Amino acid sequence: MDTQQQPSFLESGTEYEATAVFAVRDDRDLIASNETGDQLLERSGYSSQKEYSFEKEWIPRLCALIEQAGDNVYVHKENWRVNGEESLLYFLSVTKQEAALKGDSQERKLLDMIEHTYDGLVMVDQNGYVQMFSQAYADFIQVNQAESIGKHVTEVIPNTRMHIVAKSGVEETAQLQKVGNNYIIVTRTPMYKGSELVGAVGKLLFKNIGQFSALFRRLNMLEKEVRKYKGEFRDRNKASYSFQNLIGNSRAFTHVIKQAKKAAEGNATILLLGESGTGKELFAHSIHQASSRAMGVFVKVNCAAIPNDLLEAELFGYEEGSFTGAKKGGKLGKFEVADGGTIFLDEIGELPLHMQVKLLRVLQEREVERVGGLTTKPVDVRVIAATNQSLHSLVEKGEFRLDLYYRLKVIELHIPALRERTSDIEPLLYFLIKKYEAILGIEVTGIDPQTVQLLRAYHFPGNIRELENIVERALNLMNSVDSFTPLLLPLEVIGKEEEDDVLTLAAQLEEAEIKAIAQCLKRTKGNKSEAAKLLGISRTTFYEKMAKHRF
Ligand SMILES: Nc1ncnc2c1ncn2[C@@H]1O[C@H](COP(=O)(O)OP(=O)(O)OP(=O)(O)O)[C@@H](O)[C@H]1O
Repeated sequence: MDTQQQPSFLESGTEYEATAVFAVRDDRDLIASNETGDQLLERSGYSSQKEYSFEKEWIPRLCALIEQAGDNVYVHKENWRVNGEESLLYFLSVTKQEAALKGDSQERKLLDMIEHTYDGLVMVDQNGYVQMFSQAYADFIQVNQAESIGKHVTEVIPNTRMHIVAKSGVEETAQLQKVGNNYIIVTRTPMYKGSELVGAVGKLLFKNIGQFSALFRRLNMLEKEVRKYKGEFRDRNKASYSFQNLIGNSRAFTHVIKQAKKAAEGNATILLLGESGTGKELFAHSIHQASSRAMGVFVKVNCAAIPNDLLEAELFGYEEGSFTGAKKGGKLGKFEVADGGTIFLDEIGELPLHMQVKLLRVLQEREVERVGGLTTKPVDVRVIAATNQSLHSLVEKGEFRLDLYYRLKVIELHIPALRERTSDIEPLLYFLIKKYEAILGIEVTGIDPQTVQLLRAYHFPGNIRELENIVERALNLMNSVDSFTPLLLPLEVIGKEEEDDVLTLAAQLEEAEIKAIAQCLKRTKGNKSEAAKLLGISRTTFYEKMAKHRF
């Protein structure tokens, strides 16, 4: 080789560790190479002894080999006269940078990272020649990693489509690929330098279809569960009624509807007052639906139905391990669940004093602290509270905090009792008959005027809930096509003494229970804790019995 001439790129002054030189005739046949060049050829599996065609893929393959070792390679072509003949010389110049020598070059780090963080990774150039190939991938398909570099990917990975993706630029995600008797799952992503397609990267996602199927099954199962819980959560925490569902045209009723609609526009805490069964819960739903929080959740909490020692955790949640039996991962409290929506605190008069203090703090600070928690969490919740008791009397008796009372009654709405709006009885009656006709599959042909008269004269201690019970009972006693006569009304509405029919013992006990509950509620003016005490039963049992008899 005629080497008097110094290759022009060396004039720049860069210190090259080694320069492999290949002299190529007609841009194809290798006619000579220096010692470094020979070594490189040998490492890439070619003998330097014989003359052979300089196939295009050798250069990238040689470069990849050098770069794998953590060195930089510089490819330079120049026309030289070799043995008196015009030849093209390839100079593959290898430099070791300072950082590379210390073993912490960015590229090295990147390669190490790829090697250690990915199970299987392959990179090809635009012609499908392997540029990078992780050891794990090589081990998995049982080929030699170093020997694979520079080869066409089809010679290395069976049934691959990497070379196609490197040409088409179209990504292939989670594709099945047969390797031996097995199927693997791979993803092939085109690689761009700016807008130029320069190759593709392949990732081995799963080493067998079993692994993938297990994951797929698990994902499917989880998805189903999430769908189920989402549905349940939404069903359980949504407002089911709006103002259109509230029946009644009386002046008293339309007045309070107007007030409630106005209140719905703001964010202030609302206190709903009214006897049992007047529709306080319906109002709470409707206010939420008409408010700007309608897209958020509506969470109902019956303060009387939750045992005292669980109330705090139920309302404010708890941290993992905060008490024996606490769920792993802790639990969200109702206030956190209601974040962005409305919380309806029913039977607020039954809230024990120690909880009243905590509720007051939430209303003032707008943040909650979980049981066993060390920090507080801000919540954006509108509070609607309701009670059928006189909070004022409870305050006087020292059973309700005055400061909380004032915090709650920012807007106070009184829902009138049914006896105070008798003109609503008829429309409600029609509405309820329709409802139970559909449920029971019965056709009510007419309503006896005396039935309406008796109902209007009745004092309805249980309000609309009681009217609903009366209608349901009547339709249950009717023939499939029948008229609503006074005979279908209960004795207390007709105002007659009980008849002498002998009832079964079970029925008599049931009636006695109903009477006892009603009496105690009357005596305690709706205070359920006191009513339960009078009857000598727990508040929870009392609640169960009330629910059973639909009080
Ligand atoms: N205006 C109304 N139109 C139609 N149905 C009503 C109306 N008001 C109440 N109801 C019905 O009456 C029943 C009792 O209503 P709701 O539970 O809202 O009363 P409440 O005042 O919250 O009772 P409690 O104080 O016992 O919790 C429900 O079945 C409800 O659907």
